[in-house]
Amino acid sequence: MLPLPLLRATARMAAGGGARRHFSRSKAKAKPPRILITGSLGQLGVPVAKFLRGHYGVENVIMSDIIKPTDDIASSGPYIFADILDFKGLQEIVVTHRIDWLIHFSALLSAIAEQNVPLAVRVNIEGMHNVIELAKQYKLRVFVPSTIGAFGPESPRAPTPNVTVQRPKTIYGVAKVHAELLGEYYFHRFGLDFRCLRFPGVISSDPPGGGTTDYAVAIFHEVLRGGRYECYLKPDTRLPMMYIEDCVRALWSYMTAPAERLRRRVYNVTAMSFTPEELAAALAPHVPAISVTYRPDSRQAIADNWPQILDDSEARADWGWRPEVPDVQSLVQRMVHDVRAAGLAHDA
Ligand SMILES: NC(=O)c1ccc[n+]([C@@H]2O[C@H](COP(=O)([O-])OP(=O)(O)OC[C@H]3O[C@@H](n4cnc5c(N)ncnc54)[C@H](O)[C@@H]3O)[C@@H](O)[C@H]2O)c1
Ligand SMILES: C[C@@H](O)[C@H](N)C(=O)O
Repeated sequence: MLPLPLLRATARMAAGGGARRHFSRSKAKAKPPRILITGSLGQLGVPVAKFLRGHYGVENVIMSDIIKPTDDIASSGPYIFADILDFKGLQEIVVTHRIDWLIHFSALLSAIAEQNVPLAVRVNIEGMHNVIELAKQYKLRVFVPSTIGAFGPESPRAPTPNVTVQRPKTIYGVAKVHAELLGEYYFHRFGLDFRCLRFPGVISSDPPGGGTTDYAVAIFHEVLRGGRYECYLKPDTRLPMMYIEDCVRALWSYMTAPAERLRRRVYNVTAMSFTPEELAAALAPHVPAISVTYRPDSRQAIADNWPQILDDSEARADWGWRPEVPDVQSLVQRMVHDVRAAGLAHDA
């Protein structure tokens, strides 16, 4: 009988040797991550879940929120109730479903948050505390979206660089700066794999959740239905924007980017900037009788403190970010198609 170490070495050689065994293991298909999306019934959550399910398998992407899902969502894959303010409930989900990545979408958006500041403090700030502790405790990769709303009147507005003064004047912006800094701190202090993108206004045919950039979604629905739209921002209010498919791609490319390519944990990303009158002009060929009027409300003051052009050169250089819908004309083409298709699906 051979001594035990010799026996093991012989068995290894018979199996093709240690190095080869290691090689074949590293070539094995990587196990897909198990992903929890919080606040997943909103404008971003639904398309992000759909994309990730297509990529990683339906069962590996768990949607959650505090509202009742539609029949379509309920039958499309795993959906569970999860209140971002309930740490134990979240803990139970992470453990039971063996979660690897957490995508944190629960929030009150800029305009709606100003109408209920105590609730915004709870959901947007306390919710983030739960998310970050959970991610640290269970070693999750965590994605938290930030926004152009994380900048303020003292920030350079055209363009707004990745690192600059950030003194936002909304509770939404204050909560996002808090989230960015907390995430960077947990990364440096505890090695947490925190990833955050500052998105511009995201444009899709799904209803937005009460933000300052919502006009750029509502205008499509209203003018394609009745030819008219009353805009709550002034005609020359320039803001950065992005089509939903670019937003989903940015999130996924960034989440899968190798850590060594990331010089930061918080990046600006954008696709284009336009004003309401430029958007209306680009829509005119599709709706010849279009009529857009302007009646600015309290959202104007929010928009006036936000970037007009976001500088995303660092995301482009570090992990190869590039929008596929880079201008207002191509955005309008996509949106007219999407909104008409959604209307047809709705009428059917
Ligand atoms: N849509 C944009 O233009 C945009 C741009 C930049 C950043 N973001 C960020 O992306 C994230 C998602 O945005 P969205 O547009 O999908 O927002 P949304 O308002 O459409 O969706 C937010 C979701 O959070 C849920 N929610 C609220 N309170 C909750 C709680 N207590 N527990 C769990 N869920 C709760 C809501 O039910 C809702 O479904 C937000 O953090 C937002 O700040 C969005
Ligand atoms: C820009 C973004 O954060 C969101 N659409 C808002 O206007 O609040």
